[in-house]
Amino acid sequence: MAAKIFIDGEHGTTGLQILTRLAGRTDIDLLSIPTDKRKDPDTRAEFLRAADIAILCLPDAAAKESVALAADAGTRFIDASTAHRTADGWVYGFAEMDRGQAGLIAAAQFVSNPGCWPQGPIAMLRPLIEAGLLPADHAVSMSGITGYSGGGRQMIEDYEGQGDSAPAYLPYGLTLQHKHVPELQLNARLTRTPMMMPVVGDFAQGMVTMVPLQLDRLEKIPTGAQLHAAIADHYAAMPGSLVDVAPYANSERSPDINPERHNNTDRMTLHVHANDARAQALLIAVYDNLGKGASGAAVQNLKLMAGL
Ligand SMILES: NC(=O)C1=CN([C@@H]2O[C@H](COP(=O)(O)OP(=O)(O)OC[C@H]3O[C@@H](n4cnc5c(N)ncnc54)[C@H](OP(=O)(O)O)[C@@H]3O)[C@@H](O)[C@H]2O)C=CC1
Ligand SMILES: CC(=O)N[C@@H](CCC(=O)OP(=O)(O)O)C(=O)O
Repeated sequence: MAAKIFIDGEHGTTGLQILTRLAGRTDIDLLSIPTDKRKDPDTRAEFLRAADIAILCLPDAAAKESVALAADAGTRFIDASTAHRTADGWVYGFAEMDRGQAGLIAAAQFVSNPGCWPQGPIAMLRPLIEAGLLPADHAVSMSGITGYSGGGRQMIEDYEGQGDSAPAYLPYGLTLQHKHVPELQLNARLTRTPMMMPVVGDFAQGMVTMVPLQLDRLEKIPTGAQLHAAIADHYAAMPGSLVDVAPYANSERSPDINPERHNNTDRMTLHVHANDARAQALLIAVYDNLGKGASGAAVQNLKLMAGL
């Protein structure tokens, strides 16, 4: 029998993108809530409890409410919000992060989809820490730029309403308390709190995340080629990986490092650049905030959980 899937928040940015990705599939039974009832807890409870798997594309508080409404009915959840990313009993839904992760996702009742910002840095840092090339207590910072759809319907309306007067480049998270820091620290396996310097740009979707590494104080300084090999080996061994690693090349710039490069796909490409003489490296990830950064990862997790 086809798995019953309900997208709570199907009319929002992430929900609509998931619907597009699932269109035409005959191996699932998509339950759809009437638009005027989408915020009615009783109707949501009915749909959530009837579903085998519910995908939550909601603000954090509403996502917590959905879980409370149906967890006891055995409904399995994929939560796209920030609410459960470091919560006990929840599996982090980044399938390529670790060799065993896809299996954990497939067997879980509760899966939390990763945040868009931490995914790139986790994808690059975790294999280096696991390989012993970077100590877990390294002082890590990350920056990057995302399209404004990362802020959901409200931010899309704000940017599109401003027209030409929208800021081209807007740093934010200036209190250094970005909500993605805890999941970044936990899943990259860092023992010190990383710094995040996010920027939103005047383009709709796509993102680049960057992690600069000062390696000169390390006891054993890895070369750029060694960093690249550790990351490339990690993903080469990952079946069904949506993450690929660009060849190691020390070019001054690359047309591939473009936030919009992977738009409307679920892919992520990782780049390693380095200057060995200066003991410095720069890790860069390119992906779509709405693809691998949100809906693509949700669908990847759904396929694992439903055995599609
Ligand atoms: N956009 C992105 O790139 C990413 C988003 N996420 C996360 O995914 C989740 C959804 O984000 P996004 O799609 O961007 O947000 P949107 O604001 O675009 O969509 C949220 C949807 O949830 C609906 N909603 C709000 N409150 C309730 C409620 N109490 N009950 C039922 N429905 C409700 C909204 O309706 P209405 O509009 O009428 O209020 C809207 O349809 C968020 O937690 C977000 O942080 C995660 C990764 C990336
Ligand atoms: C541009 C913008 O505002 N982006 C959002 C992140 C979007 C995302 O990953 O969402 P979660 O809330 O589910 O973690 C932010 O930085 O808060």
